Amino acid sequence: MTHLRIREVDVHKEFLDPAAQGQVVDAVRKVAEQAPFFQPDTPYGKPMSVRMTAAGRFGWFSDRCGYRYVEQHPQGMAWPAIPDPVLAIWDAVTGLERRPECCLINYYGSDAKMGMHQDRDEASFDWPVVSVSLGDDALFRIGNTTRGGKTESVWLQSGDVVVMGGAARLIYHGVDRVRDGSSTLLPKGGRINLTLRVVE
Ligand SMILES: O=C(O)CCC(=O)C(=O)O
Ligand SMILES: [Fe+2]
Repeated sequence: MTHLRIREVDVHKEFLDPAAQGQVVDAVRKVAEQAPFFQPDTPYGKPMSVRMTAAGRFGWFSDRCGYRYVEQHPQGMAWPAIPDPVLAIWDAVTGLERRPECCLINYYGSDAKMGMHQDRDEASFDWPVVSVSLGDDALFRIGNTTRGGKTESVWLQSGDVVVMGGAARLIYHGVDRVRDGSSTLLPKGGRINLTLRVVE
């Protein structure tokens, strides 16, 4: 396990060993059986390339009305609980008493990406956002706390955990691309990213 700090963003390389990664993937699969992946629309009306679901009291949702947290899956059910192995990652990496109320689950196929954005739909920015990468490698871009300017990129690999807190909490970030076939963790390929968020 090595640790990088890129513009106040903490990148814990190889935080999860392969066995732990498998345990989290099994837990994510159970969540997705209860709360199937869906493809949200951006507020501009274009579908996102990433497919999503969530666990916890809140899930993140987007459509023409904007971005927001919602207490129900688009099909009407409550989101499943955040799995214990996922909460254990939050505990280990943050050491906080407070726990996240949302685990957003993003699935990236080989053509998916995520544009530069801030995570700013939460009530408070005092809590970190913790991100867990599983499956194929992703080129993660880190910018500034305002849009534009110079950026730095890092390849995130399966088992890496990123923490955006403190001065990095409102930093712009995105995923430029996923390296198809770079991991064998997910039988059908692609990448899963979990982001843990304190919402209220
Ligand atoms: O997939 C990633 O590594 C980042 C995901 C992200 O930024 C988000 O869901 O807000
Ligand atoms: Fe984000």
